[in-house]
Amino acid sequence: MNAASQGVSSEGCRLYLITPPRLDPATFRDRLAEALDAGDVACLQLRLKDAAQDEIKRAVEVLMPIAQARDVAFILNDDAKLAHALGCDGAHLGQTDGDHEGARKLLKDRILGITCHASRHLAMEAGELGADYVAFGAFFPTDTKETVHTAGTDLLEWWSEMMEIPCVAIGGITAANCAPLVRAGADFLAVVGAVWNHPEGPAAGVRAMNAATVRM
Ligand SMILES: Cc1ncc(COP(=O)(O)OP(=O)(O)O)c(N)n1
Ligand SMILES: Cc1ncsc1CCOP(=O)(O)O
Ligand SMILES: [Mg+2]
Repeated sequence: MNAASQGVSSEGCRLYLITPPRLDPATFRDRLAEALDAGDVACLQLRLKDAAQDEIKRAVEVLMPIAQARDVAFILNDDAKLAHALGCDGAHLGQTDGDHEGARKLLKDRILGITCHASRHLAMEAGELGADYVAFGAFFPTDTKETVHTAGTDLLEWWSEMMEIPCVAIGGITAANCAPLVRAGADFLAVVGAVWNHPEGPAAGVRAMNAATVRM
C-alpha cells in the first residue's frame, strides 16, 4: 500500500474524517456510507476512546470495508499492532501511544501519522522516524477532546514551507473557520464535530468542508 495512493499526499487540502468517539457499528455504518458518498474524503480514522478491544475489532470489521470500497484510507487510532493485525491502511499515534519507531517498522509501507501538538521539535522527530504525516492542534476550541495544546497558523506555514511531509490540522475545525488553515498550507483538515454534528447531517457536513477547503 502506497501512502500517496491512499490519500496521504500533499496535493491540495483534503478532508480527514474521524469517527465519533462512541458508536454502534450496526447503526453507524449507514451514516458513514452517506458521509463518504457525499464528497471527497481522504482518510477515515476509527477513534473509539475507552472501547474494549473486541468492540474495536467489530467496528473495524464492519466499517473498514465501507471506507476501502470508496478508496478512503482506513486508519486506526492509538494502536499500531492492532491496526497491523486487522489489515488497516495505517495507524495514528499520539505522543503516549507506544513506540513510534516500532510502529514505523511494523507498519512498513502502511500509513503512520503522529500527533505533534504545537511543537516543531516533535514534528521534526516524527518526520525523521518516517511518519507519513504530522498532526498539529488544537486550532480552535472543541468539545470533542480536552484541549491541552493550542496551535496557530504560523506552525502550518513554517512546516509547509520547510518540509515535504504532509501536515494535518485538527481541533474545532469547521467549514466556517478553516480558511486560514487552508491558506497557511494544511494538507488535511481532521474533523469530528463538523461532519457528525452538522445540523443538516453528515453528508451536508462533508459537502460544506469540501467547499471550504478549496485553496484560493
Ligand atoms: C489526525 C489526528 N490528529 C491528532 C489526534 C490526537 O491523537 P492523540 O493525541 O493520541 O489523542 P487521542 O485522539 O488518542 O485522544 C488524532 N487522533 N488524529
Ligand atoms: C482528537 C483530537 N485531537 C486534538 S483535538 C481533537 C478533537 C477533534 O474533534 P473536533 O473536530 O470535533 O474538534
Ligand atoms: Mg491517541
